[in-house]
Amino acid sequence: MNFSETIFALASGRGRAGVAVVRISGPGAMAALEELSGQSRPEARRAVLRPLYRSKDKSLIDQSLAISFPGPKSFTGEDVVELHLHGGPAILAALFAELAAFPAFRPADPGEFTRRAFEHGKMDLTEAEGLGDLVNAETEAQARQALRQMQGELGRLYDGWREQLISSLAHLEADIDFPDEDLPDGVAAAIAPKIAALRGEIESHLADGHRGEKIRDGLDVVILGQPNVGKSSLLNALARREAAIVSDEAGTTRDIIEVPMDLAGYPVTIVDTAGLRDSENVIEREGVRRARDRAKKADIRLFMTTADAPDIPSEFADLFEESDYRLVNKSDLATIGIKENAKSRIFSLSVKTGLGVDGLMTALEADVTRRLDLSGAPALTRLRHRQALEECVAALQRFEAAREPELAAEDARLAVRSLGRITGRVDVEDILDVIFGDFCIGK
Ligand SMILES: Nc1nc2c(ncn2[C@@H]2O[C@H](COP(=O)(O)OP(=O)(O)OP(=O)(O)O)[C@@H](O)[C@H]2O)c(=O)[nH]1
Ligand SMILES: [K+]
Ligand SMILES: [Mg+2]
Repeated sequence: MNFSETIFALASGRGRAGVAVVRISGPGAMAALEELSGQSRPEARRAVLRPLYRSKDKSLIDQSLAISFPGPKSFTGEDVVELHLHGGPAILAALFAELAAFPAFRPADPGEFTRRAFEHGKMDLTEAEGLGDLVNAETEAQARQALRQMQGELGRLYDGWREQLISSLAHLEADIDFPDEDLPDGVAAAIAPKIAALRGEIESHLADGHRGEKIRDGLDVVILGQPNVGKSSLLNALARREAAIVSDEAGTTRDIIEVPMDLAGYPVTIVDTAGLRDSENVIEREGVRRARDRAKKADIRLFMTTADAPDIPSEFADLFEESDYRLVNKSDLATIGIKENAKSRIFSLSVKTGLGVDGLMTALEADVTRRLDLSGAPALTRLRHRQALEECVAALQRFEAAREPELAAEDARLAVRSLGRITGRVDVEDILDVIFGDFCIGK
């Protein structure tokens, strides 16, 4: 990482805008503002008017509002200048041309401002990831979870576990250094219960049903059933738009159709599938294969039948489980031969008249809210964290089984290291490109 370079980027959204914010970070930031404006640098953290001029003919680029944040009290920990300009493409192009011409200035890479903040100790890796999630959050739950992580909730949890382990390890080192001395039954035995308790805590954090990861990715709600029962009609009713083709021809839908939605503040993807039946048509067969495949990965499954034949047909009874929803559609055409029961998740519908659709929606909202409830302890949010915690648990299990103090100490060290990699307390150079490469430019 080369901190002698000054980086700049548009920090606000692309395209025409009332105001655009350009961020500049690095050793040349203040001098650049002085040079562009022909005035001395403004007082720290005060918004001031600064007209900016082209270097070659001193013509005005734009009237800007400038704020300086001298390091280390800035987002990146370096000298930072923020310029608020009129958000026109020509103005931005002119400013970027001027900035790029300064020696050791260049456009920022994706996530580079946040990466510099991490490298200068302004935030740990989980906080940086939380910031990335916050920028990408589309639902209220995603934003709330991201904000909690950005404020250090997860980082504190993982660092706390790491500190507990380190203090246990320190006792163990004493054991190794004085192997011949009379340590009663070995210190390793004394710390074993603490290690077991910590491992239990990490294991229960891991066994959270992927709640935090699903808040980021959304729950999959998959609609399944025979051709023509009204699956695509339901998708359109839930999405409130014509996302899928509806027709009275059996076998209309062949591909998987996904509609992202916000249910009670939580992200879900409603998935429409091909009608399940044996078909001679290769394309339809592929559609059915995809539908079955998707059914197996679903978080919530809605099995649709119709009022004249409400039972789950034998062709796909293998997919059906007690916890799945049963939707009996076309109640406008026939009296339902089955009793509606929200508890056992049987819903009578007429997608055509709209009857029962709101009730289903309310039940789904309650279900999703229960599954993804945010009120409790912070949840694991990423595979990267999950893998590190699994490594940690495995190392602790080996530690507990080890006979030799030296081997035990090595496993304890590995466990500490796995935890340290989550927050970035130990060498993580190898994963930084991946983590920050996910960010957009200007963050
Ligand atoms: N009477 C009545 N007709 C309905 C109802 N829901 C859907 N339909 C009709 O049933 C036919 C099939 O609807 P679709 O939504 O295409 O059914 P599908 O399950 O997606 O069918 P495939 O994609 O072929 O598997 C259409 O003509 C719809 O208008 C309903 O509640 N009552
Ligand atoms: K159809
Ligand atoms: Mg369909």
